Amino acid sequence: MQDILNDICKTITAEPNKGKVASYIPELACIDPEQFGISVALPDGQVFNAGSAHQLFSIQSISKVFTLTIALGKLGDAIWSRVGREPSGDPFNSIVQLEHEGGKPRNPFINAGAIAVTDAIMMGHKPRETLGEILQFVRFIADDNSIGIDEKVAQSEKLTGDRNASLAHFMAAFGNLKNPVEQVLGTYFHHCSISMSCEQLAQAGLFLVSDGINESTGFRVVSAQRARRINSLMMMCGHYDGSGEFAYRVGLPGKSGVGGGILAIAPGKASIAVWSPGLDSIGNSKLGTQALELLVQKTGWSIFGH
Ligand SMILES: NC(=O)CC[C@H](N)C(=O)O
Repeated sequence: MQDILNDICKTITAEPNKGKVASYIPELACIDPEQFGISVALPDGQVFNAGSAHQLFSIQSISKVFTLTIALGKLGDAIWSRVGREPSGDPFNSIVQLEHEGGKPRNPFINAGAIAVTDAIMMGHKPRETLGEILQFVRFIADDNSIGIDEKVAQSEKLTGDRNASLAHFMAAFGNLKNPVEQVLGTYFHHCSISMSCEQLAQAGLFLVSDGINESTGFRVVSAQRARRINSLMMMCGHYDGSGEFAYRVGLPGKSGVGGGILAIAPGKASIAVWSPGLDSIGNSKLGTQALELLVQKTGWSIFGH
């Protein structure tokens, strides 16, 4: 495995076209696109790293997997009255479907869906309490208490957050937001601004590899049925309107973020995190996707076979 990761790292770092770093969040616009990290965590506790696997980066929309998991724990199937389970076929920050579909976002991974999920898990609590809960959950699944939030990124998102504010107000107008818009957005921006390394992220994904149990710590996080369902949502919706392309090229449940990270799950085999800040036109990590494509070619880990 170490040789495979070293090879991938060599190929990826030699790629001349790195994609474009997200510029709509000013704090992310100044990240060096030359960086690359990959980490593979196995259920038996082994972890393999290559490149800048210990460098912290903004996990952005990858946090939506964790907030969905918390929401399912708190509300169970009731969450599905607030948000759907279908791919959107539209960009992550699109507003058009919301009007046609009565303020119910297509899925929990587009921005509108994640904002509704954030509202649902607040359940009348203060943003600080909800954020504490999210952070505690992420630290628990990654088995790492050092994980924190980058306040500068959160403030930067808030400053340029008109689009997310529009989505939130639009949903509020349909009655699909229960807490004050400002508070929901503040909580959303902060969980998107959690900083993690590839290694921490790969560890955090382990519960989705082994039917809901993080085998390296021995803790059950969710039921087997819930883990399977979260994986299916990541497969169908985790890369927005690029989810079909990701399934075609990589064939794993995956969740991307505009910080350039991707968490991918090979059920029964491994949790994988990659990071390359340059994005493709859809907002998914360009070289991160390429690295995962190489990894499944070399390991046969795609859920669709070799
Ligand atoms: N795709 C993403 O990672 C988007 C998340 C980002 N925080 C936003 O709201 O725009």
